Amino acid sequence: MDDRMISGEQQEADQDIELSLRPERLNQYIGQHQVKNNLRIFIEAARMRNEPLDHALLYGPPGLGKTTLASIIANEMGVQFRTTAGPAIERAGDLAAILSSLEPGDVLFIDEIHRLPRSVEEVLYPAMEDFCLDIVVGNGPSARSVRLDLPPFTLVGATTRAGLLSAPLRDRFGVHSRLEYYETDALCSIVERTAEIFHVDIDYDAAVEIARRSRGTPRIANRLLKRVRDIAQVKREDGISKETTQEALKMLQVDDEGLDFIDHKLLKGIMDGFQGGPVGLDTIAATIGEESQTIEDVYEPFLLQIGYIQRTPRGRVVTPKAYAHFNREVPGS
Ligand SMILES: Nc1ncnc2c1ncn2[C@@H]1O[C@H](COP(=O)(O)OP(=O)(O)OP(=O)(O)O)[C@@H](O)[C@H]1O
Ligand SMILES: [Mg+2]
Repeated sequence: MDDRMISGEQQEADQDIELSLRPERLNQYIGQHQVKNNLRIFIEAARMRNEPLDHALLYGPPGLGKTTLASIIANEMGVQFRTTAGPAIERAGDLAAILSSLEPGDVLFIDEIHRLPRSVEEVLYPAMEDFCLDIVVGNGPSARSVRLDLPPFTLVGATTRAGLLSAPLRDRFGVHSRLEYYETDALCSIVERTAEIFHVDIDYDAAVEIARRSRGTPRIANRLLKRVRDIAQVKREDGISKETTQEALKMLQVDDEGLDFIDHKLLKGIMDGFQGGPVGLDTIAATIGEESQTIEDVYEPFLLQIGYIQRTPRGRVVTPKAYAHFNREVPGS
């Protein structure tokens, strides 16, 4: 996929900067109150019992803070944070090696856990349930299964698509936390916090403007702030003003609602080509030259969230609200 300014997905340029921006404790993690409150209680209870936290599954769209939250869990529990990702674990043996190197209480984070191969997943079941590994030694008639004990640990899994997880895996997580798109207030605090880390002054109005157009996503808010900061700097301004922010966002082709040219292409594609729908996902994908999967995972969730698109049994429909955004009349009205 191209480096779209307002994609929630991580891009290469985000990597280093994100590490420095990552809050380390639960009380620095802005927003997501429900998730935070639950975790705070579970963590406290586990600590009181001197046990590892239950396995936790974090799910939600890209860039909402799953990886961040996982590392916060380790910090709050006062244990090591070990990280890997579904696609990186190809064979059962790879996972067995990781598991047997854990120390008691460690948090093992598996990103994109829906992409674990099935054979690997099966190794996880007894590991999660009974903290043991069943491995087969020898082969042919002399092969036998040996059970190895593992130290108790906490598995934290992250996925953008909880629906793709197999039921047995999903059921083995005691804690299920769904991250929601952030409110403008919370994003505004995130922008202000990031500006402070960057040592740059930002007017409150400007922070609100960035927050409003960040599609409820901290990663996008931080990325937009970086670009806006560049432009303010080139203009030799001391801080970031609302005017500069608006100008910068216009240059970046991010509209009032945080939509970019791909969203426009998608919405206009349905309005112009199919009278607003309903139209099937694959047909839309073919019309605008994007993959169905990408539309479904990356572009569409936010458009659904703000009520610009609806999913119906017969396909996607563009809503009157979206027509209003483009100053268009709803066909047949
Ligand atoms: N609640 C929050 N408060 C402050 N900053 C946050 C918060 N959530 C996320 N961020 C910032 O947003 C950026 C992206 O967060 P993170 O990498 O944790 O997202 P993610 O959900 O793991 O994304 P992906 O699905 O792509 O793995 C990080 O730089 C992080 O500092
Ligand atoms: Mg992540």
